Amino acid sequence: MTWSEYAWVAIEPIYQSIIAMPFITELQDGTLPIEKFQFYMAQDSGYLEHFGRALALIGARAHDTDDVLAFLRFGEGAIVVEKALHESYFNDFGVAEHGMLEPACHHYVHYLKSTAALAPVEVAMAAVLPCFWIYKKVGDYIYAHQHAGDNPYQRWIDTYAGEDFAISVRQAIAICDRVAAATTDSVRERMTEAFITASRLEYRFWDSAYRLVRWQSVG
Ligand SMILES: Cc1ncc(CO)c(N)n1
Ligand SMILES: Cc1ncsc1CCO
Repeated sequence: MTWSEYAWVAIEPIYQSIIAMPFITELQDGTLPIEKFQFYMAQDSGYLEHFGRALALIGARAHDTDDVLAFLRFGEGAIVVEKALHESYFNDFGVAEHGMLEPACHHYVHYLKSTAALAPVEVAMAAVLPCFWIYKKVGDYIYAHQHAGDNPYQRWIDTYAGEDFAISVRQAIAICDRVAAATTDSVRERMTEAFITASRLEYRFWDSAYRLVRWQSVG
């Protein structure tokens, strides 16, 4: 069994919970209330910017120059998607600016950035893998199960169910498997832990958007 096969088994229950979430089922049938999508979109714009920076940092720390290139490209891809959000979705869905990072997004991006900066680079690669792989699986799942007809969220679905994204996802999985095979048992275990943690944070990101969870005002 490759590391990625093993790691996916570990998060399968989290993935099953994700595809059963109201955010996902309502996105799929087009009934997700617009305010929840706007909240998600604004947070995801902030997420993608930090995620892009984390990917570039992992690229800078990768041992193999092919992996440096791959992660720099992933980082570029994330920032390009962020800009596309700004130029189209923000207009289409009436989002003004991304505003501040709310708790779930804040927690997730800072987990990714600190892991990218300070953990062994293999662990950092594993921490960002759910961002690729879960989105691909969710995009494909929605694409396969959606009903015919107009869905206001179709373009979102197409982004993650598309072949361009699939190529990046396969590449990220292959890199993780190669570095996992070359490292120690203890680093490999930390890779799996990071993969599970990030998967939980993916769940939280959608759940918090559905519930519109913001910082509580204090004082
Ligand atoms: C929270 C989150 N995770 C992963 C992706 C896919 O890049 C995204 N756009 N947003
Ligand atoms: C994972 C990911 N999400 C949006 S862009 C990107 C990197 C692939 O280009």
